Amino acid sequence: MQTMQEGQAGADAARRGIAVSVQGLGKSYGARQVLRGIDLTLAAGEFVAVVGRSGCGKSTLLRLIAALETPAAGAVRFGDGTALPETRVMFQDSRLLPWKNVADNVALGLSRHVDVRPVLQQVGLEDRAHDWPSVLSGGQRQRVALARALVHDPQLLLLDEPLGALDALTRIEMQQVIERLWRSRGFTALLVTHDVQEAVALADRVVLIEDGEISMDCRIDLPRPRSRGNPLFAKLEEDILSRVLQPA
Ligand SMILES: Nc1ncnc2c1ncn2[C@@H]1O[C@H](COP(=O)(O)OP(=O)(O)OP(=O)(O)O)[C@@H](O)[C@H]1O
Repeated sequence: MQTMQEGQAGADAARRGIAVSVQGLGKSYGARQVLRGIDLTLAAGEFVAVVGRSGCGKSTLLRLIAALETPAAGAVRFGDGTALPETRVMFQDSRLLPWKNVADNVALGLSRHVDVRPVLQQVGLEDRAHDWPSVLSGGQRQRVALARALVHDPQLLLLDEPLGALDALTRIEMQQVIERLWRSRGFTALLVTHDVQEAVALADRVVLIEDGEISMDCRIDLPRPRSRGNPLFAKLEEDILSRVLQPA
């Protein structure tokens, strides 16, 4: 049963995320066309995962949405198109500065003083604020990277294989942290992953890129938080995986 507090959080959350509309997006590197005619819409606050074989263009799509690359064709539009959203990107590598402690890494790029203790507490690192990145585990470093993104209260969080280097257990723990914070904060999320199970665990929709185009867009109608033991979970995972592996 939903409590009133959770209902209110849900209402606030729905206001934070921003809709994303990708229209006719194309990208080439030299003579190699990586993406063509990509149409994709993310509703405000929606969690969408992008899967596909290595080299199919998942990260390129994410970088185009992040404006880290320029498209050869098409456009990306946010919300009503009047302003650029607060967007943050999290990569596989935490990209922490080794000469700054955890709190200073999280505060990096903030134009005003912000108390980073609440966000550190949200990622479970409240007691590590003064530690150097070198003494943290890979999972803890990714928690710092997540805190560094969230301290900006993003409307759009782009996740490029953020858990790709973690062991299986740490990975599941981090998926739970990301899902919990996405649900409470309500940002729109786009996750690039090669892990179909991760996509089914987290996403409202799983999108497959093949031959530079979107070849599948599958809604995941499972209650949250999701249990990997649920037969419907296993069936969806198997169906999507066999679709990904289907010979072109
Ligand atoms: N800066 C670049 N210059 C030239 N080619 C590039 C560049 N970036 C990506 N590519 C090429 O574009 C294609 C798509 O790359 P991209 O990184 O988007 O794939 P991906 O699906 O994310 O792969 P992976 O799952 O292995 O990370 C690949 O063939 C890659 O070699």
